[in-house]
Amino acid sequence: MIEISGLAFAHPGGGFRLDVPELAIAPGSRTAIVGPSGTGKTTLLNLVSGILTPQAGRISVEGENIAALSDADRRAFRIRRIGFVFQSFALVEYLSAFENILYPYRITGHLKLTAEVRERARMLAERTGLGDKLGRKPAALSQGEQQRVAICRALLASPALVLADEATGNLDPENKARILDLLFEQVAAEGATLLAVTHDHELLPRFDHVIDFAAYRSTGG
Ligand SMILES: Nc1ncnc2c1ncn2[C@@H]1O[C@H](COP(=O)(O)OP(=O)(O)OP(=O)(O)O)[C@@H](O)[C@H]1O
Repeated sequence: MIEISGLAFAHPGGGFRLDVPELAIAPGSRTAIVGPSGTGKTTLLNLVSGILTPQAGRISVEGENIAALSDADRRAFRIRRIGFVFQSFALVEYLSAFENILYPYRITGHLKLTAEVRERARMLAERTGLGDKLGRKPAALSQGEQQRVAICRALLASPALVLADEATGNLDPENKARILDLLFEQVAAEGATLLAVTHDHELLPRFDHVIDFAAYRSTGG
């Protein structure tokens, strides 16, 4: 599903450099990424999703070298094939929870908003306990509720690859288990692949693989 080779990335401002010589993530697998703060875990998810592009190397997702695609093609690929739960949620403040879940369908011609999609959005919201809060704007939702809106949005288009950056970080134990169940069920039902950054070591036994990210850091680049 994901094959990385010779990846080198540095932020334009300098100071931080990420080198990943080889990394392979099997289709349908559930992989957790752990590692100290600032080691580049979010940077890797941004590279895999094509939000960032590397200075060198190959990042193949479903056989497509996304590092070599044009900006427009990379964006289209991301919208169609990847669901991303951002650490900061990235919700649109003037839209309701329901409209936020549907947002990817609003901003692109690559996805078609149908009655079935709306129904699926409602189903995901029900399953994450948001059913009675769909009319609220993000400011009127708790952090954990905003997190759940972000998760519903990421899963709505049945992505082949789900990237989750601290997806359970703001949740209480009950909701944490519920969200993880949903993420795992989703990837199992769709045959999707899950790559999740987490600081929550209690959750690690639920994953097939754990990557410790400290190994990929190099400084001074
Ligand atoms: N836009 C940017 N410009 C320059 N440096 C950046 C930028 N964004 C992040 N960095 C730096 O890159 C490094 C890696 O950041 P990243 O967010 O990938 O770490 P992380 O492992 O996900 O951390 P955390 O666990 O705290 O979320 C950090 O040192 C950070 O300060």
